[in-house]
Amino acid sequence: MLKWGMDRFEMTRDGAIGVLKGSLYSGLYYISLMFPMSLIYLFILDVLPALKGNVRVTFNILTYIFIMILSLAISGFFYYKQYNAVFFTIYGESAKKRLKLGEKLRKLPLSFFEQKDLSDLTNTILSDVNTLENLQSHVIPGLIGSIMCNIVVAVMLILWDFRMGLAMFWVLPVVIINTVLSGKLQEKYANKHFLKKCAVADEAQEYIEHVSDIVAFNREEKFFEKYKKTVKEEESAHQILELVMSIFASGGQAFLKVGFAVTVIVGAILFEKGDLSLIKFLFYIISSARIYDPLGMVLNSIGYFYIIKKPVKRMKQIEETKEMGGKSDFVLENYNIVFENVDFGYSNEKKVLKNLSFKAKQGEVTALIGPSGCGKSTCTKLLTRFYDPLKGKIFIGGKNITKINPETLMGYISMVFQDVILFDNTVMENIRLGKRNASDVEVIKAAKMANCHEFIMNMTEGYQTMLGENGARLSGGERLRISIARAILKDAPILLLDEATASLDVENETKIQESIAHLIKGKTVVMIAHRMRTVENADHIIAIKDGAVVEEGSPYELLKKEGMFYQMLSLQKEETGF
Ligand SMILES: Nc1ncnc2c1ncn2[C@@H]1O[C@H](COP(=O)(O)OP(=O)(O)OP(=O)(O)O)[C@@H](O)[C@H]1O
Repeated sequence: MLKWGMDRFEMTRDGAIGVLKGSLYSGLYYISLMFPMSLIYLFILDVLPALKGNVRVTFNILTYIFIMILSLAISGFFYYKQYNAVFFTIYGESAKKRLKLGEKLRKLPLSFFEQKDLSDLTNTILSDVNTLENLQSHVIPGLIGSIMCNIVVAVMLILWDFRMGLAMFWVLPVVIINTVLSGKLQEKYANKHFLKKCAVADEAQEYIEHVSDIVAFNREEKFFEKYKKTVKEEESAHQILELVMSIFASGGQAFLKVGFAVTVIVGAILFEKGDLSLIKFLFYIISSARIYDPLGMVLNSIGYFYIIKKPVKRMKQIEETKEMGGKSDFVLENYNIVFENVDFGYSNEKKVLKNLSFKAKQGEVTALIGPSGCGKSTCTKLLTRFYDPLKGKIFIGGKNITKINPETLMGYISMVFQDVILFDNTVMENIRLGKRNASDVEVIKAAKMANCHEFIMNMTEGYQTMLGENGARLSGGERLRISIARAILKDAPILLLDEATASLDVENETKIQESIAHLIKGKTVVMIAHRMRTVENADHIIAIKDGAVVEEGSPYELLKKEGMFYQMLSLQKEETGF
């Protein structure tokens, strides 16, 4: 039972024990709510002689008060216990689940994120965990508790008078069958609504991310038309789901009401025949009015069981995705990089790298050149273990990188790419990202070497200036120099460089070239090159076409060969006049 609950509702062992305990206390709490019935029973006993004849009624008020206080105390005690067991455990459980999912996401290969979008993952961590939390805290303990209470009370009342007991409780199996049979239908509409909800989140996220492009291209109206349509579809999917759920919930409630009516009719017939005492008759009527309440309340939220199926599946999918393995304790002989017969594709249909082999030596600048889409960036993604090769091996310092833990591997690599990610924090902290425990003096030194110091000092609060979301206040060249400062601070032995100066003005380009010169000293540099002019200073060139190496050598050797490099260089010289 514990294992089943853990698996089905994504709970830890402690969480499942908490819910089980809470359910037990919840059952005891519901049973304790029946205690005031004894007051009614007492009252009937007291007034019955008066109903039969002209007898004066005497009440023992103290007994009534005592029973009342005792009932309240017992109910209060069990309520407190169930609250403690369920809510504290489950809220802790949700926090743990969010952390666990976050921790897991950190270790997953990048390929996982390419199949999912950001809003989908955010929904899983926030909204799905919330839905699960509601189910675990509000529905499961209440349901188990009310079933427990009904079973105990049913057994007692059937034993006391099985005819009246059956009249009261025949509805329970019918309500359970109604709920189970409606499950598939409720699940179907819950899934439909879930997909629409995800679509709304996707589009809202897309809009927020690309608002400037959408406005720049005058697409707001078009975008909003589409968004409005998706929101409308979500709204009607939600309405249909609520309708289906309430039809079955109120169906269940209606059956419970029929149970009450049947108890009255059966009791009246038996009483009329003289087979049932008045006191029993009244007691069963009053009990049946009360006993269904907890179950009725749970029926209203039973739909959660169906709503939760899809989110639980999504969480499991994240948790069961294989992490990238590898050790963190190893020795690298040097920082030479070797690609050995590497095959790779983002999908099964298309291979991007085909039997690709090359070497990038320590202390040298190795430039990857080739037409757009030939696989240059893919090489760097494999080198950083965003993906692993399908075939072949990649070595750093004689070590196959698939045997190195990706986080540890990243400790040896700095990257300076065009799309620099900046955080909504101070300039100082954004640069410090390169080396967690760097002092302010070290950060400023790196910033000076990366030609950042001057523009940072021109900002209102210097290094303490907040950069805004994704560094919205900085120009392209400034962002790039911050990224170079980070890499200088990190001082990793391997540097992956996207020849990022292509889109910059002359002043920015000169400053960036100077900063890069600081950065690459003595490192193994792999540079993705777009402009052949900058490649002329590289030590070694690897020319790639359709995912395979077509020629390699020093710039001088390749120029003499008059192959691909020569042709690309001539073409660019013709186009740009350099
Ligand atoms: N995440 C991805 N999913 C699917 N295909 C991808 C992905 N990234 C790249 N590709 C495809 O892989 C091929 C190689 O892409 P890659 O980015 O490595 O080329 P590139 O040589 O760096 O190109 P460019 O010079 O234009 O940046 C291209 O056909 C590209 O469309």
